[in-house]
Amino acid sequence: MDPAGHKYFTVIDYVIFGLLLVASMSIGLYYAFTGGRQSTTQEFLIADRSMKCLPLSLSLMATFQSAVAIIGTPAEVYAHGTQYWFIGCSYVLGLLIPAHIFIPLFYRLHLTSVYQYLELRFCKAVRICGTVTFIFQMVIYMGVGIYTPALALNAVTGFHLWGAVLATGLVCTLYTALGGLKAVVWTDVFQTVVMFTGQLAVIIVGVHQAGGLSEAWGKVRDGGRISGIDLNPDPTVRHTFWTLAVGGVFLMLSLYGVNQAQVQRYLSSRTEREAVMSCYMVFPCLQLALLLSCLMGLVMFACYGQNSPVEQQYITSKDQMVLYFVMDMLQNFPGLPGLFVACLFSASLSTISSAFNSLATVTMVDLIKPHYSMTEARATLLSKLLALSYGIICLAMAYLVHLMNSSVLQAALSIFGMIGGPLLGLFCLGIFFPCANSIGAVTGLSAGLLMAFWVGIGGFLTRMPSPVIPLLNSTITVPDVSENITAATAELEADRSAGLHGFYSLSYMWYSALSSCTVLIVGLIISCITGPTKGDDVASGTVYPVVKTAQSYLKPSTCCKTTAEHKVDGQKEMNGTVKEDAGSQEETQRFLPDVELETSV
Ligand SMILES: CC(C)(CO)[C@@H](O)C(=O)NCCC(=O)O
Ligand code: NA
Repeated sequence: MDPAGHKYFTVIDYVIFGLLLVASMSIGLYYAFTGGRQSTTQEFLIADRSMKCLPLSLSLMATFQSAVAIIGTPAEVYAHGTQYWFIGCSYVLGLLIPAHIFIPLFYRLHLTSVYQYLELRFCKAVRICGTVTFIFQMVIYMGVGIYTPALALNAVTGFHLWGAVLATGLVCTLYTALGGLKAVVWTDVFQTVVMFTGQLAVIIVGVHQAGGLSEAWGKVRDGGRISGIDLNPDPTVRHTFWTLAVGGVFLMLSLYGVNQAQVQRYLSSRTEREAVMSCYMVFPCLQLALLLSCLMGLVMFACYGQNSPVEQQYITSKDQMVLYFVMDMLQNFPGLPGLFVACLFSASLSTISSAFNSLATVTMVDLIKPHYSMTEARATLLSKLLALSYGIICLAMAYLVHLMNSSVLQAALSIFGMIGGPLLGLFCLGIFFPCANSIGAVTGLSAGLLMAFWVGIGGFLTRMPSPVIPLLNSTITVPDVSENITAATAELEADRSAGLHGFYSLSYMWYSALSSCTVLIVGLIISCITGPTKGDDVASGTVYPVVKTAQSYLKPSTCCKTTAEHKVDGQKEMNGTVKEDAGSQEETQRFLPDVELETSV
């Protein structure tokens, strides 16, 4: 350690970190020179629709699991206890709904970009609005993703901030631009393994340092870090069971249901069944990731107790804590700090590469291809250049994020809610409401975005840095202290619930639900006013027959059918081939077997 408090890497740490970059790069090069050598957009953007479910599921998890989650979650658990863990409950519905509604619908339409759906269901203008909103979301998120690990590394080890940003940005841009989606998915698989290994190693050594398992458990329990289930219905409380488990479902749907980065993976799958399976397999992967990051927070608490290195002023922000902990506790384990830093950067590389690839896809498929005709070779070259340009934009965004300052986990999840939420609403409007029209869709999307930014920015400006629960937690019996806290909290609550303040203090975990519901409500009202779409005019296969499906499961006559028969029935109905009680809204879908669009990208 030097006088500035920096802890240094040893040679072996540098070697491990370097190996990560070299290995990722090699995977990119491998896919640049094998298979179809990335000579078609079909291969570059959608991996020839040949992926299997195991790599896809790891890649699906890796996409939205960046260094933000790896350092943000433990910091959250250290400061506020394990309440955040309840977000794991939202994974159930948050993955079942995509698996059984969104994936079959998108897969059967044979899309390349999920925004093609919007043109099929509404019109070109809605598609472009959706695409632009998505680009906006991912570009900001990318900035947070690449900057976060570099900043932590810089703060704790003095490693050059922009050196780290540039090195990772360059490597990532290169393997994405050379190897296409295949390289992105397979580097994700490799990086996920590094990620889990790094976390696991630190947790094991951390428990050892804290004096063993029972000692560590005693410390976190006595420190009040094991949170009971908080059933407070108040939507302004940041983390309760409801904000996390119910608000979280909307967040998960916006990410795993309609986000291009994820949908592209489902679409690149060999069969629809494998796409659905991969979505199922994300569940255990996500739970494991959540478990490891929450445990890391608890282990940190077991080691530091109430004396957080932030309070001791070794570091300046909660987000630097995990890396500080690693460098501080694992000094005598050469290689472990390097492994953890590799874990951190793995998490971010896998996120940024997915972002580059999905951004290149939508820019090509939704914005360029429909307007300019070009040869396949030229389109492929252009797609690669696009991936490269987004790499440069990402570096610029990192600089912008550098100028902001906020808890990274909350910042990332707020972006998902504020921009991803309205997009979720837009897709749900099209899928579940056959009467919705294009004017309703565009107005709804704008209203949802406005609502999200109003509450998001209002909240950001009025909220003092989120009130940190004093480290002396409720389970500790210091009566006068907890009384004071209760009084202060009550005052704060009273302040909050008044008028606009009440609105602004809405928990960020509800942003996604609020903005997607706004899109639905405004979209439906405007559609009704301007003349709802008639059932006959809705393109086949673009709406999900909610009533019909529910009926098919409830109909007594189907009870004695085998499950297999049942499934066939459900599929027929989704394709609109079964026409029993004519007149119901779903019946109006016409039967168009294989919808062939200009999707042959
Ligand atoms: C998006 C979820 C909630 C999905 O588990 C999680 O991976 C997470 O908290 N991500 C934070 C954002 C990030 O890691 O970039
Ligand atoms: Na990632």
